[in-house]
Amino acid sequence: MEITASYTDLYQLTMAQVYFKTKPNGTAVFDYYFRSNPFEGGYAVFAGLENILEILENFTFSPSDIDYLKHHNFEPSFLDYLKGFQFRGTISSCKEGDVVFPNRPILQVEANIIEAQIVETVLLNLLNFQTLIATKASRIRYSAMDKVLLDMGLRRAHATGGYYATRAAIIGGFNSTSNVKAAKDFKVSCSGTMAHSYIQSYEDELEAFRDFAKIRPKQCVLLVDTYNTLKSGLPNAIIVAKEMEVRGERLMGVRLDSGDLAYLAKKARVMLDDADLKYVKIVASNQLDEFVINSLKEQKAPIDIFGVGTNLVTGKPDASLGGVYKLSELNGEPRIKLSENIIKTTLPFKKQVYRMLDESGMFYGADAIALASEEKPTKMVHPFDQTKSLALDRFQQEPLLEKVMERGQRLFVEKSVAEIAQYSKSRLAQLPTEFKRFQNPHIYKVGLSPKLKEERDKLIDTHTR
Ligand SMILES: Nc1ncnc2c1ncn2[C@@H]1O[C@H](COP(=O)(O)OP(=O)(O)OP(=O)(O)O)[C@@H](O)[C@H]1O
Ligand SMILES: O=P(O)(O)OC[C@H]1O[C@H](OP(=O)(O)OP(=O)(O)O)[C@H](O)[C@@H]1O
Ligand SMILES: O=C(O)c1cccnc1
Repeated sequence: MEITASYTDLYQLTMAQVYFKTKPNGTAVFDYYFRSNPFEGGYAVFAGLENILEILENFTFSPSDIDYLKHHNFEPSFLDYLKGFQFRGTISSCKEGDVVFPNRPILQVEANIIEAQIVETVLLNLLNFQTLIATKASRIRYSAMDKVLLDMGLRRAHATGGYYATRAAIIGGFNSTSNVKAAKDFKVSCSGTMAHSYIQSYEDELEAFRDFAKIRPKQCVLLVDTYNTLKSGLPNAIIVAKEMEVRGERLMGVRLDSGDLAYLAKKARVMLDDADLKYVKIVASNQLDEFVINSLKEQKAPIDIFGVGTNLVTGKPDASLGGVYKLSELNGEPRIKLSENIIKTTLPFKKQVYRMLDESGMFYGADAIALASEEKPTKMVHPFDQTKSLALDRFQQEPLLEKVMERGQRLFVEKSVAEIAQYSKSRLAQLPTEFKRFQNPHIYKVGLSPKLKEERDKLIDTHTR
């Protein structure tokens, strides 16, 4: 599907029409952030930025988009404006692949208010989904430790979402994918095994294995659970592996796809080792996720490669990341959205986010949000609890938001998915394990500079008086 500027919600365009009449030259700042970590975890992995920059560089309405909008009561002068529409704004963002936390800007858009409003939907659509899936992938990587992870999810993904799910999975730490189009476009490793239908298409499992091994001897992985894993699949795979040895070839692996994966993997390892096939790897699949993989590791299942589909690409059980895009400044003036739920009150003005690092370069566990116009803060305060604050002078502070697009043009050459994945790995390594554990992870502190808090509280006063 080609993404043009009609990839938006109608209300963005109806608001834009009113801005066009009332404040065509307004300059807005919007913040992208989410309010709670996915999967009740301790962090998220930010993904989707490069796709957004590429889309926004060419975000225009096609002639058929304009024809379509004629049926929605848009006046001719506004439709003429849309014909020439281009995103010419500035974007500051965290690096793609970084670990990010709730209630602090991850990305800021500064643009003409019409442009900033129209890009909201596509931006949320891509960043929310990929951030969710990259986070899930990083959790699966955490549980799998140094084992190989293969994405098998395309068939179970929400339609074309599987394309971006694969990209996010690689950023979060997967090694390879079965998804040919995504692997081709994102230049990542593509691999796979075989389906039950292939074995079923033969009268005899052994013949099925033999043909496959003869025709595709390289990286050949035989699926051994169609009839009986231990009595038929493995003995047949061992026969074929020995025949391959005679031809100077090596069977790469066997795949277990049902039953008790720990029990079967242990039995399979013994059978393979007894046949002098120590090099044959064991692949496991079947509704895996970070918790099942953790359990398999605890059971010391000798599995070398995990194939993960549904739970990865659908971001189960969360389904969605609730990232939002909120107006924080208009024409240099602060803007706020109040809420009964104090945590939902927005932060005014253009901002910078600083990460605290300890002497060893590890993340201390605190990000401070300050006004963009301020120097690095020396203290951060809790957003709502007056009794809590943290002195920041002892930390090395890293500013996280950097300008990545100016006047609609990206400022850096596009990073490859492999580079982003590498960066993500290095950032996750800087995050202490207590933030990565699955149960009751340590809470990462996000605080405000005293000046930002003062400005926010002044605005709250103004609007509640
Ligand atoms: N040793 C194990 N420890 C923990 N979980 C496991 C173990 N072995 C398998 N599982 C998981 O248990 C679940 C079993 O699901 P299910 O009952 O659908 O599988 P199955 O009946 O073996 O397979 P199928 O229905 O495909 O024939 C899967 O999520 C699987 O990954
Ligand atoms: O369980 P997931 O994590 O979603 O992983 C993908 C699943 O998709 C395939 O099954 P499917 O029944 O679709 O096809 P098959 O006949 O090749 O097993 C594969 O065998 C895995 O079991
Ligand atoms: O290559 C595989 O084994 C594979 C690919 C997609 C889905 N299930 C399995």
